[in-house]
Amino acid sequence: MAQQARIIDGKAVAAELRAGIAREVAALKAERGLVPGLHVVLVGEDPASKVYVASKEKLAVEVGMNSVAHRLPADTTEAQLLAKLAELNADDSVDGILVQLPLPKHIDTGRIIDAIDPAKDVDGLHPINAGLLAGGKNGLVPCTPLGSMLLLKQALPSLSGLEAVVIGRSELVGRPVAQLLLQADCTVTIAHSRTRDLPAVVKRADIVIAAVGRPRMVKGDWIKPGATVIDVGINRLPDGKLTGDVDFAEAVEVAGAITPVPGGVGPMTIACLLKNTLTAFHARRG
Ligand SMILES: NC(=O)C1=CN([C@@H]2O[C@H](COP(=O)(O)OP(=O)(O)OC[C@H]3O[C@@H](n4cnc5c(N)ncnc54)[C@H](OP(=O)(O)O)[C@@H]3O)[C@@H](O)[C@H]2O)C=CC1
Ligand SMILES: Nc1nc(=O)c2c([nH]1)NC[C@@H]1CN(c3ccc(C(=O)N[C@@H](CCC(=O)O)C(=O)O)cc3)C=[N+]21
Repeated sequence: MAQQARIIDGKAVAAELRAGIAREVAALKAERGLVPGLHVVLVGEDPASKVYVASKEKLAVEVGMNSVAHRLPADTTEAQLLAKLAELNADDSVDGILVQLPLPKHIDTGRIIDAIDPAKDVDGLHPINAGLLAGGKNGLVPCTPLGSMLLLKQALPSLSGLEAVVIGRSELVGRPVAQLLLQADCTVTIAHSRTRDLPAVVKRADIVIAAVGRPRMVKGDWIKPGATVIDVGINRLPDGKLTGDVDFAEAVEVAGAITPVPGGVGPMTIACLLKNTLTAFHARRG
């Protein structure tokens, strides 16, 4: 039986990261009487979004932050949402603003993201933050890409010169994580739905980041023996079971290290949201 892949424990790494954040927030409160504020805006009743917003709210309170969830009805107009954002932008006690995606169809997502103060954009989606990242400069980085890189560094001491293949090119995951891999001196390939012979492309990779949204799409024989696999996918099967974009049972026999779903990138996304809120706090309030 081949050596099984090391399971990268996102739950444990996320808990460690949150513990460090809690210590830092406690010190801020004790020494400066200040508390970082994270505001999450949810429009409508999307069940998955309600779960994520609830866990973001719970974990932000757990680390001692001021955490407010603004739950707006599905028929909220774009103007009403813009007004809410203007209010949060102007409120000095608000350090981080996240608008849970996806938004209802009648609202223009781009216009909403553009309306968030880039200094409070803890999702890192604002064009200014995306532009800073593309230029290799410091800005707020999207949470899932940040969490994926932290897990990657758990498995690989150095990424320099390694071949990385990112499957998916979304603004939330694929594109930003490709930028972070480039900054870590990987040779980066970004694959997508038009890529020809995807298995052959993935086979070249020392590092595979799967961010597609198709359950168990990446098969074991697509993976180079010993490669590190970061599975960002969160797919709910008809029976309610959660599975990633990678066929975990097959991949674990071939990969050198792999993240599980659940228990991998997901918890890191929330921990990095809290980390981004602290980063925004310090950038804004010293
Ligand atoms: N764990 C976490 O915290 C998070 C998990 N996710 C999960 O990650 C996954 C991706 O999310 P997100 O990036 O927002 O997804 P999007 O739906 O925005 O993007 C999907 C990407 O996958 C590509 N794609 C679709 N089908 C194929 C295919 N057959 N072969 C190769 N590429 C394909 C698309 O290509 P094209 O551009 O050509 O259409 C697109 O670039 C989802 O499962 C989502 O739930 C997302 C955010 C956070
Ligand atoms: N503006 C915005 N920013 C986001 O970062 C964002 C978003 N919108 N929309 C939806 C996606 C998805 N997302 C997840 C967060 C946590 C888990 C998570 O904690 N998952 C647990 C399982 C939770 C469960 O059991 O359902 C795990 O993977 O272990 C998953 C997915 C953030 N997203």
